[in-house]
Amino acid sequence: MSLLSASSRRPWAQLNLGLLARRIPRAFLTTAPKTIAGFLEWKPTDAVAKVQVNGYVRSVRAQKKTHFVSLGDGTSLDLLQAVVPADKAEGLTIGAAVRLHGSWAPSRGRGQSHELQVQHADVLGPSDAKTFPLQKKYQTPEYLRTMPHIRPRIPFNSALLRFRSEIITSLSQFFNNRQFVQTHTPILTSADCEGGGEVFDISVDNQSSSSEVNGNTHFFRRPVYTTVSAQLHLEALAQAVGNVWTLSPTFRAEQSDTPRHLSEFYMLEAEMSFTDHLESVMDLVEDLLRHVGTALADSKVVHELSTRTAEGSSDLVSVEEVAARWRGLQSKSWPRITYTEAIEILKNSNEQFSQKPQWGQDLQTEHEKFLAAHVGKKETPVFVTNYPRSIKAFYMKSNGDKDDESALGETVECFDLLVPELCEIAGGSMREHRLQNLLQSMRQLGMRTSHDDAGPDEANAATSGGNLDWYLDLRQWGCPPHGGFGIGFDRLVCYLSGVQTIRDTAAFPRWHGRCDC
Ligand SMILES: NC(=O)C[C@H](N)C(=O)O
Repeated sequence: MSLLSASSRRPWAQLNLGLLARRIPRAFLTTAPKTIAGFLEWKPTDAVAKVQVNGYVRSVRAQKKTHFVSLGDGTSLDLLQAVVPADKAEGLTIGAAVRLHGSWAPSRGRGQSHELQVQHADVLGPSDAKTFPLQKKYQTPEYLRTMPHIRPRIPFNSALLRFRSEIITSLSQFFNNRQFVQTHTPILTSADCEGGGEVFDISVDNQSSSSEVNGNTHFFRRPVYTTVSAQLHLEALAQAVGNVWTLSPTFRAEQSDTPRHLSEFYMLEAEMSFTDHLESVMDLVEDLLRHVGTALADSKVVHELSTRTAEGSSDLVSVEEVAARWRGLQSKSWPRITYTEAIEILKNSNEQFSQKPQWGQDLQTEHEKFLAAHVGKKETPVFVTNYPRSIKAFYMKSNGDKDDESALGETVECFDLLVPELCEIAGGSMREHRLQNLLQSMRQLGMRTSHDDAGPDEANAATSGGNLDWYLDLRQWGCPPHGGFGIGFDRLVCYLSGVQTIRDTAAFPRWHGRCDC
């Protein structure tokens, strides 16, 4: 005999069967579409009974006998029209999560070929219409940015989320086809990859959770930051398994208040082992973006995004401009000019720049915009290569005197990829794989390591690169020539969708002074 009582063996026996009965779904046609996008494409000539549709009420037009309910579920920009008898419409308020049962039938009204003639409505998640923040009226993008947890429900923003997901699928395919290994790199790091001091220091001075070492109460016993780039760790992984890539969050404590900067953003980064030339890294970027452009050109969500211009919850560039960008991505080859040539082009132009272009100084946004418009003719992206060493990161390989490997040249083997409006969308370089050259480059930038007599600069860790000893180790034991790149993923989504600010392509944007939820 079982030691369990009848009711504990059958816990459901204790349930209130009345409640259970109400949850039993009505018989419905299981072959009907599962999403609203599916319904909108389904155009039977006669009414089909016993269908059910899940979705959220986006708007209600109540007439005496009938309520017209627009239903969305994020799978389509267009909404489904549900025609509900007034006595069955209780709880169908804007924002509510509902399951509607009825017939899918050719519509007598204008504006849609078919509609749902509702026989029964289940309100699964009620919504208070008076306080629901997304009322059916124009709301400014800035107002919508104050509620990032609700904003994705706007059909345009849902489309952006789907678009982002499709881009990730297509670039995964690309890397898979080329046998790149997808990897995960850490978010917490003891190094500052770009050496720019724009790290968020998250060392926790918490007496109860840290251990004291030499009077130091950091949780990790050393300064730790959120990563600014996965590159250094990718280099380590590339030395293990060959070509690698990752798409991961990166963080920059920049105070830039622009449509192109966020404090937290996704970066798509790749690193190639046994690669001798910068050209191969640029080829990879070009092939990758061309693949995305070609693979997605006919996708439904691209069509949806390109047919909406001013209707979105964000400021958008014109449809023609977005179309030109897509054509440009698929075009044969993109211009490649050196930084020195770029400075000459800028100097010889008649443009009145607020900051004069000068060799040795970084290109300003106005310069990059000019180059994207005139060299790329607003159609193709433009590579600018070989920047001065003094304005680039410590890890970039020097264009040194080829006969004397230890002499560092004035420029580095690097590139920025510029596109109209958004300017730099990607950056990459050959990495300095020769230990002595790397140390020399770091010293010239004022960075100290354990290879120096004075040892690492603990006091100024955040501005001198943090702990890079492990990175130098990589140069001691079998470091082949290698190179890689990073693409600002949120900027790429902007470029391809025509959305003008990455505050709208990132679902939960964080920037200086703003981290709303
Ligand atoms: N992986 C890369 O080359 C990106 C580079 N570290 C950057 O942050 O710009």
